[in-house]
Amino acid sequence: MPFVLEPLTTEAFAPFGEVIAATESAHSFEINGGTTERFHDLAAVEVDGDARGGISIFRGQAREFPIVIRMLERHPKGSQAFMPLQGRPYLVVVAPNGENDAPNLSQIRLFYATAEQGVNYRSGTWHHPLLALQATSDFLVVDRIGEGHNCDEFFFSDEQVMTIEQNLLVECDGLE
Ligand SMILES: NC(=O)N[C@@H](O)C(=O)O
Ligand code: NI
Repeated sequence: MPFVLEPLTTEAFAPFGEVIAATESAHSFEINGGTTERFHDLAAVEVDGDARGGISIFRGQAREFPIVIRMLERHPKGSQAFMPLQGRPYLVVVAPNGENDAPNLSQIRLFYATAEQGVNYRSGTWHHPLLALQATSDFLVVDRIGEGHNCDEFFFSDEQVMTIEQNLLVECDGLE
């Protein structure tokens, strides 16, 4: 089953987490004497037990097309948020959990994230590791810092492996 490239919207991404974006529909209010607009509480940082939230920067290398998707991962103990820092789009691949506590690959989704959109993967959301595009790109990352295992990986069988072709994005560029 080939990928269908979807625009990243709050509604479409809701089963997987939140979209982090300063949009008209986001809840915002003026602070700092009216000099700043706060786009408030756009996503929930989830951590377990004694763990804490941490802020990191991921410097992702641009993926070469065709991009081969041969695994997904999830973080059962905490959320993970990515916010692009350098004005470039990126790709988001997610899937709902399925039987045997594995991703349901028949429901795998591919989203095109603009440079103005971040994503926050809810705890346990199956997702592909960072898929930067065009050039090496920095992302601000907020996720769980703590002890213990927090990264389940699921590797696809040969038959399940999927590819993302560049022409898919050509159709999508208008989404920016
Ligand atoms: N492993 C790691 O910290 N990165 C992944 O979780 C990812 O989603 O990119
Ligand atoms: Ni991750």
